[in-house]
Amino acid sequence: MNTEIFKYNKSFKLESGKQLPELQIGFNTYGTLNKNRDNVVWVCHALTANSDVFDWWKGLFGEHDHFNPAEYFIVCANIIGSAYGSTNPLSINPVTGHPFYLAFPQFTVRDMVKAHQLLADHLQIDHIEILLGGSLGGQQAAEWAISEPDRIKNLILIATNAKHSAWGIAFNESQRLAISADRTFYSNTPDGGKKGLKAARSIALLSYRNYKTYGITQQEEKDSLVDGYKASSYQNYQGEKLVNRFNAYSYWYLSKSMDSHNVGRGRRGVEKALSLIKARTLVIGIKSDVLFPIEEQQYLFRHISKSAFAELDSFYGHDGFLIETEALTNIITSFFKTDVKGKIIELQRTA
Ligand SMILES: CC(=O)SCCNC(=O)CCNC(=O)[C@H](O)C(C)(C)COP(=O)(O)OP(=O)(O)OC[C@H]1O[C@@H](n2cnc3c(N)ncnc32)[C@H](O)[C@@H]1OP(=O)(O)O
Ligand SMILES: N[C@@H](CCO)C(=O)O
Repeated sequence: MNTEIFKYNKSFKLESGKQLPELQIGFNTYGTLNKNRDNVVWVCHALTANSDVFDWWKGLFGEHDHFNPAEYFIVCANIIGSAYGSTNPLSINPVTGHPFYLAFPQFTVRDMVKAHQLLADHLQIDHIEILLGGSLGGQQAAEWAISEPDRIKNLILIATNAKHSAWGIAFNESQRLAISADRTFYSNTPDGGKKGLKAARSIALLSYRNYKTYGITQQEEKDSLVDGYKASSYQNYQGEKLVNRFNAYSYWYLSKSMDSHNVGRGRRGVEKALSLIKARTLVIGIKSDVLFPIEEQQYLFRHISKSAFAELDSFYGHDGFLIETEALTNIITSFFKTDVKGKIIELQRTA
């Protein structure tokens, strides 16, 4: 992964009023900015992904995909708190000379966006042709389109919401309970909380998939079985897989930032905030998503003025936004063929 680093050597003020003494953002770019500077596609990534969108969103992003570097200048930046190149709880606090760990200041989705706005300034990107993201990525994209309505021309919000739900917060809290039940989390060491993180990912998976997904992929054929089920092994495997590439401290802070997502905070409410979006917007909801139910995307569609809505019929549930790249390509292609200048068009179900 060819991640570049942007260093902002001043202190970075967070929404809470606390400061990060300095800020580093890891980012990837693909393709070239054209002469008119109007071919920028900016991707906001979700909870545990990274800035290498060609790696985790293959089929939508790639040499031969809809978003390809021959046509677009594609930018994806790692979010604050995540350990794929950006300042995070394992970074060295320049004030103490030691890693932050649990002394990392809590940040919000707005802080993630503010950091990426600094990167866009640094890259001299005044105009983003298409801003998109799913889940926590969509929460960032919505925030950005509200805070800088003139910078964003087209917006694609997938499997996301305007304000994190009580249900979503409860899932996140249960995951944090699992992490904090692992007392090594308080050891402030790089491996602290790993067992807890494994359990947390296993809980999270239940919200990223659904009853039917498990019923088909993890169903036992033998009636004689009384232990050692496939579904158990799958939960363990998925937990281990995350533990091998992530850390409990980043996960803890990122899940808290997701809890605090509310585009209406300080803006006289969610509806007022959404009405500030000027971008031509495509909202995509996944029918089987139990974490960000489709009603949340229908709400976004109703309150963003120049918007279209599409429903994706995925077997995977919430994580369908990462997997159903062919269906997403079809929806996005038809969106750019439709004229949404000032009127609302409801797209046909595309998957
Ligand atoms: C540097 C990096 O690592 S980049 C990080 C990549 N990840 C991201 O960017 C985050 C976004 N991505 C994701 O969340 C996920 O990768 C997704 C949603 C896109 C896909 O999830 P997956 O885990 O691949 O899909 P799925 O739920 O079908 O599980 C398949 C895996 O479970 C394993 N598995 C399936 N059933 C079982 C079982 N009963 N017991 C044990 N393992 C099982 C499969 O062998 C497969 O393993 P593999 O991942 O090693 O190939
Ligand atoms: N599966 C996603 C989270 C769901 O939005 C990730 O690990 O980033």
